[in-house]
Amino acid sequence: MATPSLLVKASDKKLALQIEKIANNAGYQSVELDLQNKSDKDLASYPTDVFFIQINEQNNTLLDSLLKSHLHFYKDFIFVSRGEPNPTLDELMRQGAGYHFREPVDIEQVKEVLVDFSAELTENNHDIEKIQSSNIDQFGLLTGSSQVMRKLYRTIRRVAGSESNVLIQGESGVGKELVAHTIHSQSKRNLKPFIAVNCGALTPELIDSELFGHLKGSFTGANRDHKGIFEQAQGGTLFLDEVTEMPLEQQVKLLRVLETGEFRPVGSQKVKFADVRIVAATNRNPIQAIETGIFREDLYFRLAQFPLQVPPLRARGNDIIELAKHFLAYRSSEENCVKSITDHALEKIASHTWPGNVRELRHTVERAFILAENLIDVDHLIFDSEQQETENAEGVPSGMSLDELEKIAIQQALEDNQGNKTEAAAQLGISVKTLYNKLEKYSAVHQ
Ligand SMILES: Nc1ncnc2c1ncn2[C@@H]1O[C@H](COP(=O)(O)OP(=O)(O)OP(=O)(O)O)[C@@H](O)[C@H]1O
Repeated sequence: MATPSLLVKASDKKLALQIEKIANNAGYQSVELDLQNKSDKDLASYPTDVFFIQINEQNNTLLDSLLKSHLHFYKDFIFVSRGEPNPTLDELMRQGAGYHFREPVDIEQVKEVLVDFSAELTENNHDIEKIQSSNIDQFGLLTGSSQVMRKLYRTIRRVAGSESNVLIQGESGVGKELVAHTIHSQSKRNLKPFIAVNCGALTPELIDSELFGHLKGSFTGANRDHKGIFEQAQGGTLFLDEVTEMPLEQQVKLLRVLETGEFRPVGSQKVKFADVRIVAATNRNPIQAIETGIFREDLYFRLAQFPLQVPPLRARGNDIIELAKHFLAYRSSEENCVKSITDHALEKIASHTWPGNVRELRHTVERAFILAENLIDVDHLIFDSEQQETENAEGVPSGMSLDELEKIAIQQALEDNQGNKTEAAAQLGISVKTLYNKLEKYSAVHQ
């Protein structure tokens, strides 16, 4: 069973030797002192699990290289410095790189952290061995065994225990909502509600009422009192998805609630107190959103007390294949009908770039499951991007039978409506009964 490795880069020889001794006693498999003074580039791609770095004038550019390399999403860092303000180091800390100790270093504290890292990484390595031959790891609602996902799990564990607001950033379909839900379920608010709202989908006229609630009669159509999401999430976690898409006027109001904890339902004079933890998400780069003027900087700083980056699927290595098998296994057990997949199909899945990330992967596997009789092969794989292109170009994919097209249309309608058959049937322009008959015909009853 592999144990973790540590690279020590410290100009203070005595400190470096102390760290080496502690790490050897804490079960690190290899402890290397950077005596050659590796270049920033070499360090930023160095294959070690944990870095111990003493910051001084000589290695100031190293922090920029580390930040740019995104290595801190995968690896753990312990920095020590004399405590002069350093914005790059602050940014690395904000993004969950690890620990920063001021000099003179309290060696006992560093020891604790090294021991913690070692225990966590050893435990995780043990899981990898077990999982690779059988299943994929799960953490909370998330699935994945790759280094990047393990690093994310550790960060989630750390942040879940705090009360900080969190801003999750990541491409579309990477699992930001699952991350938010996992933070909630691992926090001490887990017995209280988790309320998710898509800020981009709120209608401008109703957004105040959605956020803060309203009293009966406060506007035309307000036939009864309505609790807003702040009240619904009381004591729990409020997940604001696509937060950068919220109109600026409401961003100001949201900021006020975050600052004062107070809000007022539409039509009410009574101020209420919001006891909610905010976890927000965006698939935009928030700094760019600020620069283009659609996202308020002050709100960003309030929300991003703890920024968290969810890696794209293409950075998750073998997880792509394992997730595909995982979704297939789930689908097979839901449908009570086991279907297999060829190596060629798996290779095609592994080499696709997945612009739509895990969501696209799941859709592709589920579509293939419906299309294949028993064995999923390359021809059954329709990627979201290709489907979009074909639909745009010709209206229908070429070489498909009407039955196959019908299956895809049904599957798509069910996905669009989160499995709700009444709404899926309405979208398809058929009765619910006909939909059931067709589902039965294709033995693809959607749960
Ligand atoms: N690590 C994961 N393990 C299992 N399923 C996942 C994982 N990540 C994402 N998914 C699945 O992918 C889909 C998208 O997940 P989610 O809605 O959390 O992504 P998102 O980043 O919030 O998307 P969007 O950018 O559209 O808001 C869901 O069906 C979810 O179940």
